[in-house]
Amino acid sequence: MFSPSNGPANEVRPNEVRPNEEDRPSTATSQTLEIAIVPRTGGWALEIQDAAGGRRVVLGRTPVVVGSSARAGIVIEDATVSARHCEIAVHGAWILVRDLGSTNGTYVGGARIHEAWGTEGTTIAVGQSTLVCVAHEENDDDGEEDEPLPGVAGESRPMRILAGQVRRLAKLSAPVLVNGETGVGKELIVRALHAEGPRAGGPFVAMNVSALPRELVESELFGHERGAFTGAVNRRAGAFAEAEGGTLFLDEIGELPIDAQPKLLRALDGYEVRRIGAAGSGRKANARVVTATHVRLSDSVERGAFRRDLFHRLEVFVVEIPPLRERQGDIVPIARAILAQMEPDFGLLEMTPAAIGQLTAHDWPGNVRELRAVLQRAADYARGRSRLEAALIERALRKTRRTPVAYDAEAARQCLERHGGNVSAAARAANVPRTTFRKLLTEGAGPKKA
Ligand SMILES: Nc1ncnc2c1ncn2[C@@H]1O[C@H](COP(=O)(O)OP(=O)(O)OP(=O)(O)O)[C@@H](O)[C@H]1O
Repeated sequence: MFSPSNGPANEVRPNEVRPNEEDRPSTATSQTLEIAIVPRTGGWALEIQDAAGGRRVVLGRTPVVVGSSARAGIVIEDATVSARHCEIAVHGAWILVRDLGSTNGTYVGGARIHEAWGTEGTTIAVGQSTLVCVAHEENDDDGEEDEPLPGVAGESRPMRILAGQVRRLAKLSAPVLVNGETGVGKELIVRALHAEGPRAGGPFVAMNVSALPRELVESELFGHERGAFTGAVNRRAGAFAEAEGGTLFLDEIGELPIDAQPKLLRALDGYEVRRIGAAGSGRKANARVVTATHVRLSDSVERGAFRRDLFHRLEVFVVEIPPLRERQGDIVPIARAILAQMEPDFGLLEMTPAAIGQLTAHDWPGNVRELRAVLQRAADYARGRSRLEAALIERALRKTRRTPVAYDAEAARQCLERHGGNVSAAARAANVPRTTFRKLLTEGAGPKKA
């Protein structure tokens, strides 16, 4: 944690250098880390996740006590939180978190702390609950929040805004493009788009474009007549026809072969589309098309791999799902939802406060899919115990093959900021040794793909 030697300054000036004392290396070979902080003009808020659900509390100028007592400034609904658990004070660009002698400890960046500095994105874990420090501007309104979508765990502000967007778009029949890193929950959101709209009673057909041989994509989409090409032994209706009256989800749309793209455009424009090998006029498609991609489709357009006209047709409404590391308050609720799904195999597992600290400190480059894999592995290690201890999570995290993510200097710097300037915690979250992490900060040479 960041510990300024002369006490906190009320404001941090641009480019002011602040050493990280706790991380200051003890060996002669290590260097002192320097970070430049840009001062914030707005204030801070906490995204809180406890038994009462998710909510946002704006931090004022005076220190506030967090605890389970009704007299605490921020009341946490959680039996594992002490009456007066910790105190949080705002100091300009930083917040100071102080444990008040709690029974189960206060965790910042995965480590149990007595006192620690945090900043934007810092997660404070108390008992079974989490508090994420987020920037708060007075006119902080970038969308209407709504109740969480059924089956989609997580009540962070980004997810509540996303829920509002999904419910609005569900009523329309125009195409929607869903963007997000791999494992972030794109299919889950597309299913919610279907379930929340008037087509919910109709079919939901999902097709992963990248999983099909290129020469078969067109016939899978639009169908074929018997004998239309070698191997076309039977007539096939195609995904568009199967999704009639419902939703057609085309995952990894960026992989759609360029020669199949005009036909998709025609279908979206309401023209009749024929099965391969069919004579006469075809039929108009009546399926709502939702596409998803984990790459920027605009880059594929620039490379000439994706038609610009089709791109503009698909991206009228775009839903962005933020990566898990940008909505840290969702980690624990999603982990609980996954553990509940795993109950038939492993019994209901409860996470210890230290295990929660570990989960919230990790960066989750593989997003929810990685979280699921880690929990499954940890549950297996737990072998019939009812509690998931931090050591089991740590072992599972070490074992989980990292989804290849290139950490450049900027990503490393952001990761460091999220962990309050604590290099050890940031390196743990990025899953690289501390020395490598320091190198990344200065040189930006990312770990090579596995
Ligand atoms: N908010 C959430 N609540 C509960 N489970 C979730 C949530 N988000 C994702 N998951 C689970 O995480 C896994 C990955 O989600 P999903 O398949 O929707 O990701 P994706 O973004 O479509 O991935 P890809 O880009 O690799 O296709 C699934 O098991 C899904 O059920």
